[in-house]
Amino acid sequence: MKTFVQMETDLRLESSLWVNNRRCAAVLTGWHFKWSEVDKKSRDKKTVSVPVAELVGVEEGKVEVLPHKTVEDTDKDFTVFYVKRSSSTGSCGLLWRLGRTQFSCPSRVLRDQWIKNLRTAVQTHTPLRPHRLLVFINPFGGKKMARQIFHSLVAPLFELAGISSHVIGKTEVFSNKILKDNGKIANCMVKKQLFCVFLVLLVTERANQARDHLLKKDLMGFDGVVCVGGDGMFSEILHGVIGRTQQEAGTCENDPGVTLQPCPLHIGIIPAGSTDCVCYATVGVIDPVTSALHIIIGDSQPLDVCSVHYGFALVRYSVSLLGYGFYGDVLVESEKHRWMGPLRYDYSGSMVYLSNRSYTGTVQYLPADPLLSSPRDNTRCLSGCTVCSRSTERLFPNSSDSGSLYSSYSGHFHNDLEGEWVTVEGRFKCVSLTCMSSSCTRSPMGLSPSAHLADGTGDLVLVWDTNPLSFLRFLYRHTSTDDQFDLPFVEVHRVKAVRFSLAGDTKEEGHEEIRELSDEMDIEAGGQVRSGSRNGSQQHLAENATGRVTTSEKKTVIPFTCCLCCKKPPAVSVWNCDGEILPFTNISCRIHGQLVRLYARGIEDKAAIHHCSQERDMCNITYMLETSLP
Ligand SMILES: CCCCCCCCCCCCC/C=C/[C@@H](O)[C@H](COP(=O)(O)O)NC(=O)CCCCC
Ligand SMILES: Nc1ncnc2c1ncn2[C@@H]1O[C@H](COP(=O)(O)OP(=O)(O)O)[C@@H](O)[C@H]1O
Ligand SMILES: [Ca+2]
Repeated sequence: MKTFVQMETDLRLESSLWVNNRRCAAVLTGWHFKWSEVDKKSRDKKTVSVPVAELVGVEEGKVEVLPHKTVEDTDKDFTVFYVKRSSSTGSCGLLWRLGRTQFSCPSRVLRDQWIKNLRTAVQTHTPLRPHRLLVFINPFGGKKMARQIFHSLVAPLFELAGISSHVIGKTEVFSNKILKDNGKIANCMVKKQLFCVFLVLLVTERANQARDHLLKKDLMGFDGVVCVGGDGMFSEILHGVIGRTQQEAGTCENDPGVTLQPCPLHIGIIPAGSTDCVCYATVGVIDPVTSALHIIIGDSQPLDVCSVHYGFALVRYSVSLLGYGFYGDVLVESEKHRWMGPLRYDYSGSMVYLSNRSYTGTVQYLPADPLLSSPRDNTRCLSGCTVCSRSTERLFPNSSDSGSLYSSYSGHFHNDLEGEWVTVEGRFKCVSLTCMSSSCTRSPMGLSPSAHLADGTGDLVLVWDTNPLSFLRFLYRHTSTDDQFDLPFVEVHRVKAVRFSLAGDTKEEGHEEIRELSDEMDIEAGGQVRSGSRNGSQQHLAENATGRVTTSEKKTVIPFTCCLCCKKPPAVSVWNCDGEILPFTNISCRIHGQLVRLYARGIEDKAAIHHCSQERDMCNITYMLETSLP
């Protein structure tokens, strides 16, 4: 505490500064940088207040970044770059843009003092700002725009924040410079800038290359991994980061009862895929600039992860949608139409809906504590969510704050598998499990609108067999704000773990490939994976458990042969696990609270921001909402 007071005093700076030839009173406290015009009538007076945590860069001279970076190197001026917000139409969150203000000082000495204090304030108050990043770009995701998105929208921002780049793999153009592969991390710091960040960039040439890199290569010194792509690409990174962490901790991921080690590497997502659900549900908008700014300032959002097991073998991890029935069928159908890009889901969704299928199964679930929260409490998990904060205290009782999360996890998951299992059996249109709301542009409120990003639970949605019109009503409610659970054939439960098995004596028809796969895996009667190292078995599974037809190395495992026009519908569906087809039907799942951290902060509350703008001098939102975007 004493240190903090000391820093506050050291950093505080107050003086007159000129903005556009108008005199302003400027003040830097430990946490905010504020300025307001002094000669204006008081009723018109506007204070701009930027949290230190949201400063992007401080540079000498008069600096412009649009359309190209230019610097007028005057010795009494400095330019401040910061996060500026704007309401976006059609999204639940706020767009972030780069704000920029040029200040003039009466003397060079004062200018240098401002620059020094602002930079020190940032370094002091934003410990999670990344210094070394590893970036993976999937050139084939979504509309195949990932490279352009990175180079035109993200790279200039990273460069402004002092990021230098190095390329591994193919030669890559970065910021108008051709950089050659030399096998080392570029070791140049950009002087005069606020942050010195090293960026290693890899444009993938095959599926799972990013995951394999994370599992095997030297990651020493990196703070985070950034993926430019969709949910499938994020899933690769997720598997690499979790797998590597468990490998280093000596934890066996195959054991469904094991406590997994939280991952120290942060993950950033630059959205460039088809659904981009993880980005939408954690940021509130699909916007590469917004996501890049969250990465630059080192935001940190914990995220629950669901591990999916087949017996005593890990199959995959999931964060958004683990869906059997409708969503599994949509995925199988959509893979045949990948050439359509993101539209494949709309087309396949309609086709599968028309095929009017339902499936029998037995679902068992372990309810979460109903006193903590409910999937029907009409709340939203927003930035600074109290339910998630309380979960941090519960999941990591020995850590004083979330920043020291990874150094102390002795109490982690101490009782998360206690309780009584509930069993339901019947015929379902779909069975879905999601660790978060899973909102996306198709469904702005998501599969479960009140689900939490980091509360250590998932929401299980059971949609019983019903007539086509009622099911359409349910699907339609995903796209609106109407309560999708207020239907007699739908139920939702907040859970810690789930098991699914085919009901009664239903055979896994058409599952020859799956049986072969199980044989290859050498699963004993007792459930142990006998052969192969921990990594070997997990990688083996991961490589075979995926069914995307686009990937070069993956075997396509689509476990039913029936096409949509067949008269006899299949008795068994498949699991859609964050966009990957699972080769097993009888699975068990467990939610691991706050297993990974993203460079995000959850969806910002638009209502609070409106309130803020009325307060006028409360925060930089005032400025943002009154200033048009560049
Ligand atoms: C007949 C029209 C039905 C409209 C229903 C809308 C419901 C949408 C809910 C979507 C939940 C999305 C959860 C996220 C899933 C992604 O992980 C997965 C893979 O994404 P990507 O890697 O970007 O390709 N996406 C899907 O499985 C798409 C499901 C779309 C269902 C219509
Ligand atoms: N170079 C590559 N070639 C083929 N597939 C790739 C490549 N890089 C990544 N992938 C795979 O492509 C799949 C889809 O990627 P993603 O970025 O999620 O796009 P989309 O959202 O359109 O599905 C992911 O499962 C990922 O493993
Ligand atoms: Ca959750």
